[in-house]
Amino acid sequence: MLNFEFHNPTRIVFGRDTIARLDALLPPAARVLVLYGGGSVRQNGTLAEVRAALGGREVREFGGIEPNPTYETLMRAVALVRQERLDFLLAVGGGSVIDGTKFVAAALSFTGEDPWTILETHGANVTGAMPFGSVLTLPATGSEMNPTAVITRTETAAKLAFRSPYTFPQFSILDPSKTFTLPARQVANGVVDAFVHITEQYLTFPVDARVQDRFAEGLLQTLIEIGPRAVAQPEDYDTRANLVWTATLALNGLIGAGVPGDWATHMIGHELTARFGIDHARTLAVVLPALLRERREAKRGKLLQYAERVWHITEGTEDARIEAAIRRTEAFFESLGLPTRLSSYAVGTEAIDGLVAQLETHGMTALGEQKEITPEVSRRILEASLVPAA
Ligand SMILES: NC(=O)c1ccc[n+]([C@@H]2O[C@H](COP(=O)([O-])OP(=O)(O)OC[C@H]3O[C@@H](n4cnc5c(N)ncnc54)[C@H](O)[C@@H]3O)[C@@H](O)[C@H]2O)c1
Repeated sequence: MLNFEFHNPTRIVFGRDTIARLDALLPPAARVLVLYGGGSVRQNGTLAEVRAALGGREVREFGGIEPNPTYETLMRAVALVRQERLDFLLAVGGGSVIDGTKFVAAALSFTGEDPWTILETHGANVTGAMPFGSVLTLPATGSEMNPTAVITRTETAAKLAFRSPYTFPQFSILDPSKTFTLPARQVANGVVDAFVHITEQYLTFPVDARVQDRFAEGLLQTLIEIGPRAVAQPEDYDTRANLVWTATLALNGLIGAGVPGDWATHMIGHELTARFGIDHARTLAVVLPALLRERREAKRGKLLQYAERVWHITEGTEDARIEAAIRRTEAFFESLGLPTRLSSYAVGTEAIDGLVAQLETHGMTALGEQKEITPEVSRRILEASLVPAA
């Protein structure tokens, strides 16, 4: 097992009717900015519940945070907090709203010239953040219990991540019934996003981290078991409860402690979202299978373990078992309605040069757990993702 430090300060409040707990979770005299997205939380009553739970506190609202939140929009929220002298941020929404709130929190304490450098340094220059909490409405990203945020700058089509010890939410309220109004597409996206968060921390090379491996395998098996039902039966509370908690555990630092991390699928996927606007999870469904085939030698040990323990594939040569596991993964994504080929998005070979150039511009030149995914390897992965499944 690799050396590690694990610290996660986010309080999780889980279950039905837990939004009422906000009153106890926020300081009594907090001056609050509630941040939300395109209005789903207004339509489904979540925002009204939040307002009621905040009691007599001074509250302002900032709506309109986009899926793939933009720097340009978030800087307007920063200005509003300063103008209104607010001192607590409350994100109500999915990963985009929570990520956006992390950026606003960090930018408010930032003393440098240009807050965009928070993204360029991946958070290394963050020295503080305004306190914030979240009310989660979409199980997918794990943002509700991690310190990471992914922010897009529209003018340069750059989608970059940052993380800092200062940007953990103080608390997150996870009421699975608040996910009932999600469109099926977003639920399916969430299942795949969580799935790939787990594979990024599991499908690397063995370091004899038995608990982390078994934890990861349990989370993957849970997603395989409940994913289709979570999509088909929106008001099945127990299925949604399992999905919410699995997605949180997939990326709250626990299964990644003491093991190598890959994250190349995410970094290549971010370029696809920045350039073509493809949903985050859908980029992962396209990149992961091609990446696993390209890296099958470096990942051989863990791919064989994945085949056996997650998909129960025990027959055939090593190569046949690995290929079968990748095919089962593709079939799982496709069964949820997520294509596994870039060609499904009308993106062709002409796009590859630009995508590889973007990876280089963003310093993504030695990706993966072995740092061996050079721009040339990324090119091969993207080219393979264009080829229709055999
Ligand atoms: N912080 C992290 O660790 C992390 C990890 C993975 C991805 N991300 C980032 O998170 C973003 C994606 O977040 P996401 O997948 O949670 O989706 P999202 O927050 O972008 O939301 C997707 C859509 O669902 C709608 N929605 C949300 N809750 C709803 C509800 N209860 N009912 C109806 N509609 C609802 C939103 O309005 C939005 O239109 C991307 O930018 C991605 O890069 C962050």
